Amino acid sequence: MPRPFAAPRAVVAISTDRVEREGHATHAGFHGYVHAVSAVAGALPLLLPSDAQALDADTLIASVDGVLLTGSPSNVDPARYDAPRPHAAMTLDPARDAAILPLLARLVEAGVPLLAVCRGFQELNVAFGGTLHPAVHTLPGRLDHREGDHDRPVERWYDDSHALRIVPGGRLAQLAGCEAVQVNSLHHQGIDRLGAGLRIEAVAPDGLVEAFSVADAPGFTLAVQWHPEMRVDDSPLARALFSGFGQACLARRDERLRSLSNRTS
Ligand SMILES: N[C@@H](CCC(=O)NCCCC(=O)O)C(=O)O
Repeated sequence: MPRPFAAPRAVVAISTDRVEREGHATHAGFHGYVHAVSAVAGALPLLLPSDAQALDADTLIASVDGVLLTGSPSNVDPARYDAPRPHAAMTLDPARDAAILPLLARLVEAGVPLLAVCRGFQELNVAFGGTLHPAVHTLPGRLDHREGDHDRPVERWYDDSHALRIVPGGRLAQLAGCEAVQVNSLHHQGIDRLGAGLRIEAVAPDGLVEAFSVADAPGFTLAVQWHPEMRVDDSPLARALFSGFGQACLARRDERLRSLSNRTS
């Protein structure tokens, strides 16, 4: 029996991966994102298909109260930032790139709250003109940011992996209420060049950018390289991120419903 809700909740669109299932094109996403949006952000999660023909920025801006860009084993195509593909086996998702990347600047400019996680963090950096390094662990002085031995049980993949230094005075510092914390890490790629107008919010001990926001965005924007969605049941930082995102989405919902009622009165 679904939980009764007193008022309409905010609506958050969650990005998906275009994958094949039994030979058919499928739009898929990890449950952790749905759980975090519903249970902590308090919003109604809707899945956003990775289909450029199905999506348009104007309708999203008018209809949703927030967008969550999810992680994925797939990678942003290096051609999107004029880089060569490091190896033929690199997992790509051109349908997701084509659907999501063209929307991001418009959504940010319109003040739609945006939370970007892992691949989503990398997408937002590329959408603002930044670039990625495909294999951070091969760089001198960098940590190995991958999830490690896959023999580990999957429920251990999202355990804390490295420290994080949060830059004082930013949105993440305000949400976290501290300047040092531990986070998980499940990524091969990392920021090489930070996109234009992006503000660093946190770095790893090896200096890799782990969080940023859009400096002059009218609304909530936060991009994180780690996975808070899988830790909302035990990590205060993860809960603070999704609660803050949820508050921003609620404010957007109120603004959206107000403007709708003004137009119809
Ligand atoms: N493939 C990219 C991004 C890594 C990423 O999003 N990992 C998460 C995978 C599963 C999940 O969403 O929990 C890279 O390797 O850098």
